[in-house]
Amino acid sequence: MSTTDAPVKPLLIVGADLLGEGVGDLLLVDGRIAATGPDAADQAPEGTQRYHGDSMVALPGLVDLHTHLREPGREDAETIETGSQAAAAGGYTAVFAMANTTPVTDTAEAAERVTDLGVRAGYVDVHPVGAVSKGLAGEELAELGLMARSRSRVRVFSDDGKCVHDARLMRRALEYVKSFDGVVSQHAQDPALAGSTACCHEGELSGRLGLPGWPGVAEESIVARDVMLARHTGSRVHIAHVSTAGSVEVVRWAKAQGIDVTAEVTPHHLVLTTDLLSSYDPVYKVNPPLRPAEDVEALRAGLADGTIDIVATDHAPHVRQDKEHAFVDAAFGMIGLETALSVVSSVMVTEGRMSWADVARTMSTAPARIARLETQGQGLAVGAPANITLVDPQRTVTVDGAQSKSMSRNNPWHGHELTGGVHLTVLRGRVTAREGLVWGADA
Ligand SMILES: NC(=O)N[C@@H](CC(=O)O)C(=O)O
Ligand SMILES: [Zn+2]
Ligand SMILES: [Zn+2]
Repeated sequence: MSTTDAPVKPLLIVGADLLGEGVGDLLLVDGRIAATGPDAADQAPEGTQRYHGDSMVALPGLVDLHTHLREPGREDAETIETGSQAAAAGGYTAVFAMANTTPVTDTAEAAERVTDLGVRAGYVDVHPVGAVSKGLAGEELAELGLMARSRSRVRVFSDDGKCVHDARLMRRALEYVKSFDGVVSQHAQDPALAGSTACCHEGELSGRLGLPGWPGVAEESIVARDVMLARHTGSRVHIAHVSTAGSVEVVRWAKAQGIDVTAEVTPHHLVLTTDLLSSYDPVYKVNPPLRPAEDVEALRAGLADGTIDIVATDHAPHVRQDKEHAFVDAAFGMIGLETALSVVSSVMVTEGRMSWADVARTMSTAPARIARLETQGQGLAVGAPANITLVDPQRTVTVDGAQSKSMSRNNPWHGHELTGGVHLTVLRGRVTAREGLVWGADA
């Protein structure tokens, strides 16, 4: 038995907002939700630890469908241990680790290694995303079936970092994953339209700054193609990090046709705009690129009306040597596990565009459902695994990048004031993080 499964004391969270059920108590026993509501306290066994939840909101543990943990291969930027510490601090109880590691997660053995390292760290459940193509080369399908049947039970496949641009390969991947109810998560970016040297959004500003850009249509054309392939194959496609108004429109249309498509937006694309590039600060270099304010508004509207199903971080740690270059030469990506909930709270909840129940859906139950994660899709139901994120909606924090649990410092939120923060994270009844302090498997 791993230490993660060791018995934990029963925990009673007293007087929290339980979303649909109003204010009540939440009793966690033997790793499960034993009782909820006003009478839960009456059922608390002797020795139960009490935790005050006054003016807090209880969410089901957050699930991140898009994380880069860099292990194996770039343990100088992040490890499964440090990335999952950052995840726990950010309120996550499960993360999906993208396949663009070295070596690539394109075999059952590679997937199981990621799973095992996640269990050893013990902060969150780490689920490997399987590569679509061998070595992310975009030529031959990876061992999709073997990964699906492995101990890791892989259901999400992605060449993220690269687009599966060959339509025939994408079609075959969609057909294949259908047999085990898997999903292909597409990094939608036509390489022919994006080019190899572009580093930002193509527009009036990129021209003025003298930076080579690529246009929104490089994303939108692949989104349009892939929803048609999903219709043709009757399979499920997920669009990673949607960044333009045009992509939102295509997804909205496809859903109206009954096509089985889901989409994600990152916290940074909900807030940051391409104007920030006038500083030439490489912290703002990310793929897909930051877009103009009209796109940001369309993404917020799409998330609020359910066209965009989920928020995913695309946490992409990089060492200083890869980031601190001239803008054109710097690596793409920014970190985001610890700030995601606070960003969504600040721009969507505080602004009245989403409720906390919507946050529970877009950051926990919907991503769990897309990944067919049986353990985390049930919300706060009695009998469900005791994965809980307690949020203080009033807390205002100024982000200090130096405090991050991530090994990397490419944090675009440093110095930002955000309202609403994670207070406590509970994984199967065990506290994994409290106010940014974290506890792993041996705690
Ligand atoms: N988002 C990024 O800018 N970078 C990601 C790759 C990706 O998500 O496409 C990375 O792995 O660094
Ligand atoms: Zn990507
Ligand atoms: Zn990514």
